[in-house]
Amino acid sequence: MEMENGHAKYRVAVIGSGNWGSVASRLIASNTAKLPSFYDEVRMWVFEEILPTGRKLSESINEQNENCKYLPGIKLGTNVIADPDLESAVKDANMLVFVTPHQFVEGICKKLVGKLTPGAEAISLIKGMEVKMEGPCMISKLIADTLGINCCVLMGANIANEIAVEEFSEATIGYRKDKEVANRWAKLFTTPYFLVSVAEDIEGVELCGTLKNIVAIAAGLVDGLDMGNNTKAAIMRIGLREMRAFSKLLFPSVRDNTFFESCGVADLITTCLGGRNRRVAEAFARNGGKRSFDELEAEMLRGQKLQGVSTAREVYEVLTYRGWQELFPLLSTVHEICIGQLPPTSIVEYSEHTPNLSIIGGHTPFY
Ligand SMILES: NC(=O)C1=CN([C@@H]2O[C@H](COP(=O)(O)OP(=O)(O)OC[C@H]3O[C@@H](n4cnc5c(N)ncnc54)[C@H](O)[C@@H]3O)[C@@H](O)[C@H]2O)C=CC1
Ligand SMILES: O=C(CO)COP(=O)(O)O
Repeated sequence: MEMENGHAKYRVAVIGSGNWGSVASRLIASNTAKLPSFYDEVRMWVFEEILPTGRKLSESINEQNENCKYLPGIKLGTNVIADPDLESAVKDANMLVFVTPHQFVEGICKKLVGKLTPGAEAISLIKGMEVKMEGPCMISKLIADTLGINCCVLMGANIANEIAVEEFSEATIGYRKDKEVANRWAKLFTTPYFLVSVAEDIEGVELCGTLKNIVAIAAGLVDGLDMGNNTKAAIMRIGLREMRAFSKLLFPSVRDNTFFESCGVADLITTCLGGRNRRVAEAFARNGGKRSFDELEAEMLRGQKLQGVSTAREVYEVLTYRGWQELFPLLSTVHEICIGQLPPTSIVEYSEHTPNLSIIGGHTPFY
């Protein structure tokens, strides 16, 4: 641990520079610039790209202090330094913020093995999961197991472009045992416009952020079919119910209160109203499912990545392997629509046989 005048001093690196990665770097840097327990500089690892102008993205960010591709028009703060070299970006950092699309995390972690400062801590802002032979693996566990470090999570109603312009938002930090570390992360992220709470339920917090993207696709399909607010509200309610049931089946320790935190119902609402998964799913439904999600993602998000489609596939793998499909008709139907096995209109037809989820945890029915 680096010390200064007898006090611990923390150096932050952000691994990811997409839409949320850039906003998170900006927010963190606004705090490290004024909090004495943190070094000012925040190094942000950039997956290098060549811009249409022929310039390297990392060089453009350092010259303009702006990520013209993933967060145009927003200054990041002069203490945000873009670094295309992963090892250099994390050098001497003892607080690592992972914020890339979840499909890239395993490869990144493998490159970081043996490269970290001893005693470094991590937090994952990544909404997604991996499915291994042995079953579902949360991203925070993938990071912790691959790198041999502690990893918390930060999830919440966090549409990045709204946080970039400092509109009031909230977030939930999920941790396992070490509340002191969770509170240090909360100190790093808390600003007058970004209110962070902590919850000793890392699995519940992380699964909320992961699963809500599937429900957001369902909400987008409803929008694309012009089905109205009541239908969308019903889909969100059923989706929240399945999120809670799936989480508790996977991790019985998951707490009901977690679903009332920002990571739960608030993130579900914001994503079903204003998220990218919703927007692309709406377009998918308006095209009658004839244009693929990959095609629409490339055209509409211009390099940004959906997480809901791959998460729907990963969850479907778990449901199939464990024989739970009948318990989760919404989560299952979204995947089957995404791969073209069912038409978008199926998103409301499945509900004729609402499952009895009361068998899962607790004594009151889930409906
Ligand atoms: N954008 C948002 O509003 C929010 C996003 N999140 C979550 O944060 C995570 C990161 O999302 P964003 O920062 O928005 O990213 P993004 O959706 O903007 O994705 C683009 C990023 O992916 C990187 N990338 C592309 N190919 C890559 C590769 N082969 N290897 C490594 N990186 C590659 C790009 O360089 C770029 O940094 C996701 O899990 C997302 O669900 C969470 C809250 C809000
Ligand atoms: O996670 C998010 C809001 O909290 C962003 O959701 P989208 O990826 O659907 O834009």
